[in-house]
Amino acid sequence: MPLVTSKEMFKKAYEGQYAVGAFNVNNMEIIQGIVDAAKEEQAPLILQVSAGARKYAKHVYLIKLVEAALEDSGLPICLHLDHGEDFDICKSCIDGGFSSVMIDGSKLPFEENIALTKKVVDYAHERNVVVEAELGRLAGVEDAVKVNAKDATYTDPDQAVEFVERTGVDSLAIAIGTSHGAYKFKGECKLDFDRLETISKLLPNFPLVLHGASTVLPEFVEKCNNFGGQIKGAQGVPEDMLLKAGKLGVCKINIDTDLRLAMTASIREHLAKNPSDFDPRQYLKPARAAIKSMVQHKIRNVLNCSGRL
Ligand SMILES: O=C(CO)COP(=O)(O)O
Ligand SMILES: O=C[C@H](O)COP(=O)(O)O
Ligand SMILES: [Zn+2]
Ligand SMILES: [Zn+2]
Repeated sequence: MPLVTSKEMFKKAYEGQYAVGAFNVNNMEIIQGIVDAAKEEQAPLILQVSAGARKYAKHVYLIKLVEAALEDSGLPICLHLDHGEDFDICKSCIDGGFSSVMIDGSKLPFEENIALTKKVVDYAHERNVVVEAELGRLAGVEDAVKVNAKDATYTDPDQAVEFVERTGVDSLAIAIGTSHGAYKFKGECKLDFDRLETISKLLPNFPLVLHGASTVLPEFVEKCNNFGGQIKGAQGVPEDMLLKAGKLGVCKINIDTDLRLAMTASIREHLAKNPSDFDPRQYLKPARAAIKSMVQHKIRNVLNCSGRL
């Protein structure tokens, strides 16, 4: 089974009012845990790679691991660049075998974001690769850079329409109050669903993307803290809000932090309970299993995309 784009996945998701999970991958165990979950659930799947992941693991290793996942699972998988910050990284991923890229010009002025996105779209579409762009700016940590809440801006609905028309982009990440990382809200989580509904109505049949969508599952935060971690005041997006977003035109939901927490909680627990272990397989095996079961939970109960292959 070769890589697929997200085009068909998003069409079905839009019509079925559910979302496809886009999970960030950095190494073999993370990829295996996610892919095994998707296979068991017969769910559509996007694996995404950030600039930081490419730096950590190298493009070629990630590509080969995903090729192995395709062969081993037989699943159709979309391989996506997450938060590409310039034309060069998008070109490198398009030329290097990805089926989807994100050009994130969200920190640029509107016209510059349009020009950059259009350039990537033209290059990608000629090569049958799809493109996600971003309009509006999320707070939180992105590629080790912290965007403060005061610099975050919500997506303007009219600008979103103009942006999509002028760039020909395939999907659009919007800002409605989510943020990257484990510390999304102080107090109650508030998302601007009115804004989402307005954008969705103005862009019928067009797939929207929600970044910063981890729930920061309390069981993993507690486990980290119980076994020597210090993750205090972490809070994410409640699951019912994500389900609601899936019914309002959001076809792709990005999850990274919940993978990190599931893996770290499991490793901390294992090493605390088995202090004499030193073979990485002893703690990476349960960590991979923890990722698998967390992703199955997302697919069934949060994304609502189980059995949607
Ligand atoms: O948006 C993300 C990747 O692009 C991940 O968001 P989280 O930090 O909420 O997992
Ligand atoms: O958007 C951010 C993702 O969680 C990727 O994070 P990273 O850039 O640290 O790999
Ligand atoms: Zn961004
Ligand atoms: Zn993101």
